[in-house]
Amino acid sequence: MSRTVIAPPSLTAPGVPLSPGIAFENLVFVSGQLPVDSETGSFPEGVAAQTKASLANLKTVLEAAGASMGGVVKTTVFLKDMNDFAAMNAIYAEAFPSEPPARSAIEVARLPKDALVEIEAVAIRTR
Ligand SMILES: CC(=[NH2+])C(=O)[O-]
Repeated sequence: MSRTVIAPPSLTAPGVPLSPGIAFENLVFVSGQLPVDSETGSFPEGVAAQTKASLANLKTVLEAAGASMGGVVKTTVFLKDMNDFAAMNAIYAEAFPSEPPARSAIEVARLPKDALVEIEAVAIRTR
């Protein structure tokens, strides 16, 4: 039984000691995805755009591992400010339109690079 590092080249390299994802058997563990826009390499403005970017990066890691958003069983959403909860949920609901995964959403004092949001996930893969 061995684990596989998932590091899609299209994802901006995290530059810190983590693997974007680790696949183990039929599970994929996705590191907290910061809202780095893969085209600009920087964070977009505002929590809605940042949530969208974090989810896009999550999807990139999942797909590189042979999984999909539909295979996500659990997420954790880290917010810099719980006042952003509704704005985050509006975007998050678009990514998981039905039978969304189990989730925890928590406010934290600070996120890496002063992001407004970071999202991690565990998923089941089909290949
Ligand atoms: C960037 C990140 N998620 C970490 O843990 O450093």
